[in-house]
Amino acid sequence: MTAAIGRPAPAKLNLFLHVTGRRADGYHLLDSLVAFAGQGDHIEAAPSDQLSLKIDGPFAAALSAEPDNLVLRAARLLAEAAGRPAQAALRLTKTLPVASGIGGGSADAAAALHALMNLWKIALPEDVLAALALQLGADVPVCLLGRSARLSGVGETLEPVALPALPLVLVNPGQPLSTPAVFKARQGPFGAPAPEAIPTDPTALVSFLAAQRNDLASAAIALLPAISDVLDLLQRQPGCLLARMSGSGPTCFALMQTEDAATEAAHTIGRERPGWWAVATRLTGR
Ligand SMILES: C[C@@](CO)(OP(=O)(O)O)[C@H](O)COP(=O)(O)OP(=O)(O)OC[C@H]1O[C@@H](n2ccc(N)nc2=O)[C@H](O)[C@@H]1O
Ligand SMILES: Nc1ncnc2c1ncn2[C@@H]1O[C@H](COP(=O)(O)OP(=O)(O)O)[C@@H](O)[C@H]1O
Repeated sequence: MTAAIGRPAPAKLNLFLHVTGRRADGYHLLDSLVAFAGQGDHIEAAPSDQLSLKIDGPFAAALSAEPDNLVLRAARLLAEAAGRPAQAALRLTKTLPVASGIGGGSADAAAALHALMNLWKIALPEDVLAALALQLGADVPVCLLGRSARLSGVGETLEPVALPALPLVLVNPGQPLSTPAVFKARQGPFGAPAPEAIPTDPTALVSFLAAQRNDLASAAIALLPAISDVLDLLQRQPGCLLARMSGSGPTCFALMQTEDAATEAAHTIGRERPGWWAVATRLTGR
């Protein structure tokens, strides 16, 4: 009997996020440096004669196993593309806050695609798989790639970038934020893309990132002012090199000088704001 196939679904971070334009269909053109964190959800796919999804973990309650769960949508689309029945017992362990700018749903969908391709022993042509991923969400292609990359277009153009495994803290103020609502609330002219070359040396990278932006931050803060408190608190932590919001928020990250400083900051913030989610982790370094 085939054993269950497990796959990690790491949190996605937008180290910068420039909104450079808008397509005729309303989707925005982005220039973003995407990286992944050690913290994440987990997907398991086991053989079954039906398609089912069980959700556990600390953030399971925020997601009922509704038919539009991205994991089930990924399974159905993949089965259809492969011309086979969608049969698997899926399990999602949800440790990332939902609707929080760190791509939990996209990471889960990408991990489900990887696990199911393995379970079903199928391989799709690269262009078919890329189109399928994009259909699930603009962030799914980069999550499927699973390594740090410069993202452009609406999320379909990816160029891998090597990044150092910097320690970091992730903080979420305990409230969800809708991605479409944040894009809709964004005001002002579109921003310029970031410079072409991205430094790999940690100190140079932090200076480079400090000169870049998250063009959705003002809109997100207008919808959820607690994000400003998150950023202020992160900036005040000893060893904080840079604090920014990720994606459309509200989760923010701080790149930290050392692993100990990251651990200490997560403890301090967890103590001071009991309703917030604060974890110390690292960039995966790939
Ligand atoms: C903003 C980003 C940055 O990485 O991250 P999150 O905040 O979601 O983590 C992503 O582009 C989000 O990707 P994803 O969450 O997959 O978005 P989708 O489901 O495809 O789109 C949700 C909605 O966001 C808006 N949207 C999304 C992506 C994009 N390039 N332009 C947009 O305008 C559209 O209103 C769309 O209907
Ligand atoms: N497996 C999943 N995990 C998280 N959200 C999901 C999932 N499946 C569907 N969703 C829906 O997708 C929306 C976006 O969730 P998520 O990916 O966590 O946030 P973001 O796009 O801000 O990073 C949520 O509002 C949720 O209803």
